[in-house]
Amino acid sequence: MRTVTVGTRGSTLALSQTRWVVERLKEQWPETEFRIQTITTKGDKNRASLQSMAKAGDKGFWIKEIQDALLAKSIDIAVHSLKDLPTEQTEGLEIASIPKRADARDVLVGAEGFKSLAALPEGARIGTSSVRRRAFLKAFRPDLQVIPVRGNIETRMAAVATDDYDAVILAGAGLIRTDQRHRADEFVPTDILLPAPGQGALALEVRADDDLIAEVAYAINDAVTDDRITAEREFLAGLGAGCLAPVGAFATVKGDLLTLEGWVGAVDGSEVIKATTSGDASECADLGAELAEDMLSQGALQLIENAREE
Ligand SMILES: NCc1[nH]cc(CCC(=O)O)c1CC(=O)O
Repeated sequence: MRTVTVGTRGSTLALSQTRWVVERLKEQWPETEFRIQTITTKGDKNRASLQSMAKAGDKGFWIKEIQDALLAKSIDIAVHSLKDLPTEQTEGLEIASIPKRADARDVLVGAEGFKSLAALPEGARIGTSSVRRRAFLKAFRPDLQVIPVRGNIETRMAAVATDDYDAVILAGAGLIRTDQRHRADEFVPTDILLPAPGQGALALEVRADDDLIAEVAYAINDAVTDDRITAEREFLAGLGAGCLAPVGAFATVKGDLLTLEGWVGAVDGSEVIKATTSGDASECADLGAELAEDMLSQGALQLIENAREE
């Protein structure tokens, strides 16, 4: 078969996870040639204004240019962090494959003496720019100071070495996929910080009419991850929310039983609505939609709208 071009952003994390994907694809398709092409996105160019772009409804700032390259056929497969991918599918494209998820939990990386969330001293300064992490952190420990920190993994880890932060919170998968798991001081339990929908998972996106490429990508699909992610994303879509909302979702599967937990928080931590549902994993999409409805009836929409206005 012809050479398959795999497109991704150029950050250390994006490249590491794309190399991981290409290794898995090569195991399945040893005769096929794969090459990696990096693409700069609006999010890479203009990190400071992420929240303002989100407000303008511009959800695809990490992925638009990559999707354009797919449609223009300059790449064949796009590798995205699933949590950055809007829940609405882009016309002409489809997610062909969701490989096995890494650990979905957030991690704490702390300075000396700041090594676990529960043990942080009163008033500790925690770096994160995620409204989800802010909301849940403040709900857990109102005394904590949550301070914005922007940038890629390297920049955010470096913040811990400065005097401005005592610790930062990151997606554990980002450290795992860049061979830095050892730098995580704590994998934060999901009963303190519920992960973002899709956190730790990747999506392989292809042109909807390219069956051959879809087959290549699907060879590394992981059925259990696929069910978990489907439930989490249907929940997010059902709330009408995106990746910048104060929303957590975490699905687990035991045998055929899928359990989905959802949280929606007030940004100041004054309130967190929590709900759980479970059922047959084959009903993953319905379970997500039902949980969203349940939480909307408990007032989740107001919390999401309040966060948008912040
Ligand atoms: N929003 C940026 C982003 N998108 C995906 C990851 C990490 C890897 C993943 O969740 O798959 C990160 C960084 C972070 O949240 O710390």
